[in-house]
Parts: sequence; C-alpha cells; structure tokens
Amino acid sequence: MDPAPSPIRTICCIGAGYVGGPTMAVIADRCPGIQVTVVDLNAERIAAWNDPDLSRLPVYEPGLDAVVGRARGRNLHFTTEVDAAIAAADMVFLSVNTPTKTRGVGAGQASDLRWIEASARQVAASARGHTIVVEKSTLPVRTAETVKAILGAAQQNRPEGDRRQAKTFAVLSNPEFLAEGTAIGDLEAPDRVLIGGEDTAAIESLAGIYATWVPQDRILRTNLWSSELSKLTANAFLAQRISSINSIAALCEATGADVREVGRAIGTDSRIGAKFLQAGPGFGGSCFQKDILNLVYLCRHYGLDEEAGYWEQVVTLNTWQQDRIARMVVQRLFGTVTGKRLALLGFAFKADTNDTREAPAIRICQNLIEEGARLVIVDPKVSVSQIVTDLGQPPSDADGGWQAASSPLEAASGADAVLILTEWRDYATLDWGAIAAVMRRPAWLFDARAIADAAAARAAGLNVWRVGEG
Ligand SMILES: NC(=O)C1=CN([C@@H]2O[C@H](COP(=O)(O)OP(=O)(O)OC[C@H]3O[C@@H](n4cnc5c(N)ncnc54)[C@H](O)[C@@H]3O)[C@@H](O)[C@H]2O)C=CC1
Ligand SMILES: O=C(O)[C@H]1O[C@H](OP(=O)(O)OP(=O)(O)OC[C@H]2O[C@@H](n3ccc(=O)[nH]c3=O)[C@H](O)[C@@H]2O)[C@H](O)[C@@H](O)[C@@H]1O
Repeated sequence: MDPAPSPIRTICCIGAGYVGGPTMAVIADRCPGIQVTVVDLNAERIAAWNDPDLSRLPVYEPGLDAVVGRARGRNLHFTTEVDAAIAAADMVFLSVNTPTKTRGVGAGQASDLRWIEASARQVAASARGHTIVVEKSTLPVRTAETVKAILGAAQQNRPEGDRRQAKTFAVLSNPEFLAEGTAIGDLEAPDRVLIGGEDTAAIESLAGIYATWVPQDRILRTNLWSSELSKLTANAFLAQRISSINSIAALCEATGADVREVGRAIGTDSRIGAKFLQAGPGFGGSCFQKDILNLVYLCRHYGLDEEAGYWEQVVTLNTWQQDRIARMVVQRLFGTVTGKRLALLGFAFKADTNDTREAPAIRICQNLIEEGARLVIVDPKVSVSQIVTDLGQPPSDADGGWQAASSPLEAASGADAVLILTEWRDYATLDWGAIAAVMRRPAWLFDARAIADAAAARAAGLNVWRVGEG
C-alpha cells in the first residue's frame, strides 16, 4: 500500500519571475491553508512584489494584482531569505531561469542549468526533514537525474531508533504551460496540469494542491522523463504552427491568397484547430526559441540528426520572417530608408505584456537601424530603458538611431511609414485620417499583425501591406 500523501502546509518557490510569481500567487489564493513563500536573489524584484502599490508588481499580467492583493500578507510572502524559506518548506518549487547557454559545450542551443544546479544545492543544504522538490522550470529531459544526484548527496538516512528527523527528498516534474498576458486565466483554468514522478505519495501531495481548483480529469500523472520532454514538445509544436502559418503567409502574398482565409479554412478541421494560426512577425518570448534549440541539441546529443534538422528549421524560418519584413519595408520605400523616419507601433513580444524577451521588434529594429533609418518607437507597456537595453544603444535622432514617442500620432509625424509589430488592441481603432495627415507622402502602413483597419488606412491615402495578404 503506498504511503498516504503527506499534507502540504508550507511551500517555498525559488524564483520570483514571470512563472514563480503568478503561479505561487494563484496557489496561495486558492489554498488559504498553505503558507506560500516566494524567494529570489534579486532584492529589487522582491521589493517590487512587496510594493503596496499593486500597479507596480514586477510582472504585468491582467488580473495578477487582484490575486496578489487577496493573498499577500495572509499566506503569500515574498522575501530574499532563501535558506530560511527552504528550511520551513514541505515542498520547494524550482522556478529559476534556464536560458540558452552562451558559452562552452552546447552554446547557442543547450539550456544553461547553472541556476537550477545552484538552487538544488541550496535546497540540499537548507531543507529539513522530508522535502518534495518540484521542477517548475522548463528543463532538458533527464535533468531530474542531476537534481536527484545533488539532493541525494545531502540525504541522511538516520539509523533505526535515531529520532532526529532524517533529511529526505522526492523529486517531481511539474512544468508550467501558462502564456504571458493570459497567465492568471491559464493558471486558474488550465487545459491540464502535468505531474511527472516516481514517488506516488509525492505525486498525490502535489495533485492534491491543484485539485483544490482544477478538475481531476485535467491533472495528468506520468513519469519524470515524459513530463520533462512533454514541456519541450508542447512549445515545439506551438512554435511550429506559427512558423508554418508564417511560411504560408509569404506564399499568400506572392499568389494573391489571404492567410486569414486560409487559416479559417484549415482551422475548421477539428484535427488542426483554429488556435495559433495568426500570421505575424514571427514568435518572440523567452521560451519558444530557447526550448526548440534545446530540443535540437538533445536530438543531436542522441545522434538524431534528421530530427534535429527538422526542429531547427522552425527557428530558421522564424528568423527569416523577421528579416523578410525588414527587407520588404526597405524595398517598398524605394530601396533605402537612410534618414527616413519610421514609426514603430509595439515593441513587446505580444500584447498584454511588458516582456520584450526575443521580441521580433528587436531584430526588425536592428535591421532597419543598420539600414540607417530613424525609428520612433511606441509601446504602452515597455519602458524606454528596456528598449535601450534591447537595442544596445541610447535614443538618438541621427540616421541609424531611434527615439521613443508617447503616441502613434506623435511617432507618425513626418514619417514615411508606420510599422505595427505588436497586436495592442488600440491599434485596431487608430484614426488613419489624422495619422496620414502628418506623414510624408507617399506614405506606407506595414501591418505585421493584420490588426489595423486597412480599408480606413487606404481611404486616408496610405499604401498598405498586411502580413499574408496578396
Ligand atoms: N516566462 C514564461 O512565460 C514561462 C517560463 N517558463 C519556464 O519557467 C522558468 C522561469 O522562467 P521565468 O519566470 O520567465 O524566468 P525569470 O528570469 O523571469 O525568473 C527567474 C528568477 O529566478 C531567480 N533565481 C535564479 N536563481 C536563483 C536562486 N539560486 N535563488 C533564488 N532565485 C533565483 C532570478 O533572480 C529570477 O528572478 C524557465 O525555465 C522558463 O523556461 C515556463 C512557462 C512559461
Ligand atoms: O514556456 C513558455 O514560456 C510558454 O511559451 C508560450 O507562451 P508565451 O511565449 O508567453 O506566449 P504565446 O501566446 O505562446 O506567444 C508566443 C509568440 O508567438 C506569437 N504568436 C502566437 C500565436 C499565433 O497564432 N501567432 C503568433 O505569432 C506571439 O505573438 C508571441 O510572439 C506558450 O504558449 C506557453 O504555453 C508556454 O508555457
């Protein structure tokens, strides 16, 4: 008979980022009987999570402020006291960053696991009694072996009769599938919760937490390796759809078809489904490229070179889409944008987030800056300092420079073109008459999200390119 799952009374989450913060906030909000402490080495980030002004949380997610407001101070805590929080926890989530390696073996493809290793070592050193360690970060398949080796080295199996609490561990994989901008909805009503492990009691302890608000038929249980690989595979399949529809978008533009019509026609096939078929400037975000390249690395590591090439093409085409759009802008503006003012609407990698990690706007801006354009960038949620970091240069009104503007109308003043790179809802209702009136003619709208009112823009005298429209 498997041991009954031990009730979880205290949780520690290592990593107060885009995943750790929202995930733990929802768990605390839904499980008032569990004390949840989120820890981070980044004191600034922790201070922002503790800011009394809930509009200043370090992660912008619709609905997150309400969730944090209910639980923070009651049973949700944020602190830099990592070791103390680990010592007090029955369950520790590892939700640290796992970026692509930039040096050494596997650089450019493999995941850099130094933060996972460091946090596992912190757990090994500070944990007390029996601790369930949960991999929440996206990890290469079989990383649990590393985590278990580190924890195992610290495990103390007391001799019979020794009443001191033994330090023992169970390791689970529980990858997160939330998407940014919809994190709260994704966490409160997930398509599925995936739990991988070998220790049934530990699996049921974690399943019991999610079962507080997630129906049992959506709580999937599997083995460690399948769980770790499922996360990489999910992101690879999602990103593959985007590169697939973007490749069809280019064919639509060349043949007079419309990618939105094609998307509707194929998406009504229940085997394909209608979601994730929006053509755009390519996928951004911190994870798609990272996770696919990690899959490519793993395939090559196991000698599966054909499979590695198959998945690598998803990333290759994504980069091509961003370069194609920049090239097309230059071509349509008579082959040169040197000294020309281009208004860029949207810098975040998608709407409803302030996250710019791997945003398509970064590469497209860099290409146009290389061509000598004078960019004017507008984004409702991304800070100027973040754009400075991402573009690697301060604002300048010289050729090959960029400046920020506070509105699309201000950015379009004197501009030869407006580019839409993020699908912020406001861009669907812009006043194209007013915008066209301040632009230099002949003037263009390049809508890489097909969100703008193209008829209104054309009626205002603008030339219009929309992704995927022939
Ligand atoms: N961002 C997203 O939408 C999603 C991310 N993921 C995965 O979740 C993991 C975390 O991603 P994000 O939250 O975006 O990363 P993030 O970079 O926003 O947050 C990670 C945090 O961990 C902290 N940290 C690192 N090592 C630490 C240590 N030893 N002790 C204490 N704090 C430490 C860092 O200071 C950082 O604040 C990654 O593996 C990612 O692939 C999974 C699903 C969605
Ligand atoms: O592992 C992760 O980090 C997460 O990555 C993605 O979530 P996220 O990157 O936050 O956002 P998405 O909504 O997936 O968008 C990713 C990119 O694809 C683009 N996209 C998305 C959908 C679409 O139809 N077309 C399209 O171009 C978006 O504009 C964005 O640049 C996955 O959707 C999540 O399930 C996963 O947990």
